[in-house]
Amino acid sequence: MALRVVLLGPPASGKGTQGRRLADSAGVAYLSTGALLREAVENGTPLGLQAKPILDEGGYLPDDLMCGILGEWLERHPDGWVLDGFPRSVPQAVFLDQWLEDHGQSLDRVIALDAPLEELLHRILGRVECPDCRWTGQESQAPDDHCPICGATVSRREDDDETNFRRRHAAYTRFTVPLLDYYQTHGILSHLDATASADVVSGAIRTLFDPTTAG
Ligand SMILES: Nc1ncnc2c1ncn2[C@@H]1O[C@H](COP(=O)(O)OP(=O)(O)O)[C@@H](O)[C@H]1O
Repeated sequence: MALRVVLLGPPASGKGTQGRRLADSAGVAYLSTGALLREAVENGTPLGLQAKPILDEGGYLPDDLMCGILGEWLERHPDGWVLDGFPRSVPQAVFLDQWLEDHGQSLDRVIALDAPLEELLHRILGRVECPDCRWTGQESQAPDDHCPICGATVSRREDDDETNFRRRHAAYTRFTVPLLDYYQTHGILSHLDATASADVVSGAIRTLFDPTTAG
């Protein structure tokens, strides 16, 4: 089935971990817009040069730019996806709805991963990312700094310091939290407690798509 899911949640709420797991189990594509931008920065592409100062400051890229990137990506992935990091604002959500309507597609579910700021800050300070496969997790999950998925050497993200995290969290509150109301009114939003372990959250997500438990 061509599952189409959007994950919402503040920085370090587990969107990357859960997004990959859900995409793998459903056999659909996974996109992290943050990982896409960090790769562009590392490769020094024109997009990366534009994104770098914004990522360094913990702000959001312009909606028009992100909608252009997404439009191209969605064209290449007609058979379903899990989106982590898009939409991140109401204009981006309006763009996505219009794009889906124009292409005869629809969104199955929006999952909001909820966690308090203190828990997120704690996670951010112990978080590492793989430069090759973009796996993200805690340092304790990467023995001897090796990625558990591909074995490359992991490192902290440049933007994972407390000041940058607090700015990203503020941007999330200002631009992304209004999306919760937007999707609530569309009747496709599910809130999950993201303070539980990754496996418990994955189980809760599976339950959302399990026809035997669907009400
Ligand atoms: N849809 C988007 N619109 C604007 N900026 C974005 C978008 N997606 C990613 N970004 C930029 O990439 C950064 C990193 O995103 P991400 O990896 O999802 O990190 P996190 O969720 O941990 O903050 C964001 O803080 C923002 O600057």
